[in-house]
Amino acid sequence: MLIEIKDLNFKYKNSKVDTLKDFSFTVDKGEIVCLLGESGSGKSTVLRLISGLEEPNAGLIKINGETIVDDNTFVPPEKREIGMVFQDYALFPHMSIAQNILFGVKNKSKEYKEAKLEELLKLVGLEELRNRYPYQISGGQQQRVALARSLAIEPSLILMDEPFSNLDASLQSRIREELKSIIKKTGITSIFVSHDKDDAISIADKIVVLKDGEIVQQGASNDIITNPSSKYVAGLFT
Ligand SMILES: Nc1ncnc2c1ncn2[C@@H]1O[C@H](COP(=O)(O)OP(=O)(O)OP(=O)(O)O)[C@@H](O)[C@H]1O
Repeated sequence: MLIEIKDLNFKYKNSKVDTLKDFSFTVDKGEIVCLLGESGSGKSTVLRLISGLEEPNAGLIKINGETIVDDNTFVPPEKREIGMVFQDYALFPHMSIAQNILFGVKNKSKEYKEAKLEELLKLVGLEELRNRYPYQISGGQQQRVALARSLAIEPSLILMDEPFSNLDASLQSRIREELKSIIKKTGITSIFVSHDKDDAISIADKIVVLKDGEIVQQGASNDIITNPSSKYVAGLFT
């Protein structure tokens, strides 16, 4: 098991209600998990807790057997070796594609950077576009740059917040396939957040369904889709 999350409880300081309640799930190595739920259900908050941008009020997070959060532990975000892909990709507009990809590995040797850049450009199929700037490439290509940048630090886990929400609807199914195939090639474990069941169905191995900060159902994608036992999920999947 690569990630273990157990009984996480969290409340934003200025909030009256608990944002996450007794939240538990596990992710196996190489698995792609989708946190699926409506707006405000707490999906992004889970990513913020895993990446270390927020600290839970209670609960445990382990990555690769190492406790990164519990009552006595808080490993700071930069020590967690987690890659992030944000909703808007957050590429630096004044940097080329190559510079964007290498942003997180500035302190590595020249040889490492050269080899890493070639490997990642090849992986995401953007070798020809390395000298362009973000405004000179498409949304789908920008997403691949953001993914390559998150992989440059050789993380054990990548987190993606609504990776498809900025893309043209007509492109979405192709881009989903592309992203899934790139992630599966690397064998990296990933958790992505979506409010769109089609994203979840087409990419995830496992789906965790959230409602009001609680897990209402979780399991293998196929089981969740065909299992009408939860009223909420039944609604979500109609
Ligand atoms: N900084 C904050 N302070 C107080 N409350 C917050 C803060 N950020 C989020 N919340 C609240 O916490 C709840 C969960 O928010 P979160 O962003 O995790 O949901 P989400 O499922 O990711 O939603 P969306 O799909 O709209 O991004 C919401 O009710 C939201 O209003």
